[in-house]
Amino acid sequence: MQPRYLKQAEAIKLDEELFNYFGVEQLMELAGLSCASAIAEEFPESKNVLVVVGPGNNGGDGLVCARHLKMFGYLPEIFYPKRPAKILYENLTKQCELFEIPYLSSFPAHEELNTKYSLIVDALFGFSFKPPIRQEFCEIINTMIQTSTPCCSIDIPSGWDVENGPVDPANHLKPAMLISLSAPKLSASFFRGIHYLGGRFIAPALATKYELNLPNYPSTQNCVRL
Ligand SMILES: NC(=O)C1=CN([C@@H]2O[C@H](COP(=O)(O)OP(=O)(O)OC[C@H]3O[C@@H](n4cnc5c(N)ncnc54)[C@H](O)[C@@H]3O)[C@@H](O)[C@H]2O)[C@H](O)CC1
Ligand SMILES: [K+]
Repeated sequence: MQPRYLKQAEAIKLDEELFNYFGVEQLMELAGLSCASAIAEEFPESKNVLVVVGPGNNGGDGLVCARHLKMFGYLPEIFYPKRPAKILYENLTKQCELFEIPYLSSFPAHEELNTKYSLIVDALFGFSFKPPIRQEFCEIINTMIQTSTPCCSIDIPSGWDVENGPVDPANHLKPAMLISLSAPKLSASFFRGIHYLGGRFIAPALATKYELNLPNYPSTQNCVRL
């Protein structure tokens, strides 16, 4: 079964509806855990992971993912340049510190990114992103575009328009893997690579209401390859 790809407004509406029933921590924990599980499925040998964390909930998913990757035996490091003063993100940040995950003070240069890391997890921007990318993030995204290290994007390849995909056809992030959460967004139709669905927390009533047409997750797994 192929899931329906959502418009940006539909993804935001589904998210808001979920928050009527669940706390953000609950959903984020399951979302981030499913990302770590999908990465462990596809990149079992890529232990040196750089998790690039943005200022919103996509970044929060990245922090949860980093923590679970560490528990799975990976050696994640985190770059988290813009940290909103919100208890949710402060707690997730402390949890990663407790797990002795290093925080980088500057973004690695091109050469270091190519050689030191075997995988980049892109948790910069998710379904609330509106192009163009603000100046403060341009250099980070450009370095991620240029590196030979494979990238796994959480929910949306960062910098892509949530519905229309790559904004600049000549210069955009081309992740090797995309993990759509809850349901893919329209931009996923422009993605060519390993596509997973994670965030196994959608009640049948919501799946029916939003006509998500979700595939079955295998047995107890929290992610599924599309
Ligand atoms: N329902 C689910 O599946 C869940 C998904 N989750 C994750 O949450 C994100 C969406 O999170 P949200 O906080 O709404 O927004 P973002 O993380 O996408 O980004 C907001 C953040 O980014 C800044 N920003 C926006 N546009 C730009 C720009 N052009 N340049 C620079 N910065 C920009 C904005 O100011 C904010 O600070 C979803 O994708 C999932 O990953 C949840 O974990 C729970 C359930
Ligand atoms: K992302």
